[in-house]
Amino acid sequence: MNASVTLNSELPTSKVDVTNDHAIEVRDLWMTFPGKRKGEQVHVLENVNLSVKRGEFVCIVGPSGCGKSTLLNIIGGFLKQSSGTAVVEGKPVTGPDPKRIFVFQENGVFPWLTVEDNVGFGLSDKSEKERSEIVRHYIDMVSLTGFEKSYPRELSGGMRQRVEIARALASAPDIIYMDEPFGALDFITRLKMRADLVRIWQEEKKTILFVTHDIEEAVQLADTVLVMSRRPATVQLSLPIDIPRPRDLDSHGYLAARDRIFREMGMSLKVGG
Ligand SMILES: Nc1ncnc2c1ncn2[C@@H]1O[C@H](COP(=O)(O)OP(=O)(O)OP(=O)(O)O)[C@@H](O)[C@H]1O
Repeated sequence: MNASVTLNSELPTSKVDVTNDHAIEVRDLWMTFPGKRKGEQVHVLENVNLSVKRGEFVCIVGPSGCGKSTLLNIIGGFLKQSSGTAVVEGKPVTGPDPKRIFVFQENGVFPWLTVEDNVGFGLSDKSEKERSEIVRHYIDMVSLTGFEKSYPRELSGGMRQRVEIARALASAPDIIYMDEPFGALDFITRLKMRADLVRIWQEEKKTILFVTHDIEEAVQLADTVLVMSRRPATVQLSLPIDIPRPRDLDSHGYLAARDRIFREMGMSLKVGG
């Protein structure tokens, strides 16, 4: 995709603080929700610490209900923590920021807009020419060229997630937060989407913080996998995945990293083990 590299240099880039290479820093973060009964409290996060470098792809895994989405929502500014700090691009998080985009599992695309209007949705400040160049670029990047005039109902689930990823990228975010973005897709589509996301990330070098319950997905995608403990959850392991991409899922390094995380989570790959 040489053409996209050239065009990319003309696309808007977000201003970032280059004095610190950390995009995200979380320190001593605690989160408690009120429980169902009067006076009851649900302790979800306990003393969470993590750092994400600018341009890094970090996956968060952990047991169901441990607080992965809660952590992402605090970092994304949708929830206020009980104590501790979340600092993004050098500033404490006080609320959602349009420079940081969420991609969820559920369909986030607008059903009443075509693919090109969905992708260009956040670009009303651009000239018509700029907007159509950016839209074309990202539609091409997610392999949806030819579907510009289609409506979401005419697309498969995987294609709709591609539209959402293109829309996220088109708005030139500093950071993309992804919460189980492929969770609703079938196995084969998931594999294809993972491979495509790795390619797109290598082209764009955005900071990505990606929540998944799928350990294999995390090891395939991430520079670093953060393993959370059961609730009240903390980061119990930060595992760098130093394997070149695209990753061979039969390689020793891949299998060793995957098994290390399974063991950390107290799981065995052996049936009946
Ligand atoms: N607004 C809320 N009020 C009360 N409790 C909440 C709230 N949001 C989340 N919780 C509780 O916090 C815990 C963590 O939820 P969260 O969705 O963050 O976990 P998760 O690790 O993302 O789960 P999963 O892997 O199943 O998606 C759960 O017990 C949930 O019921």
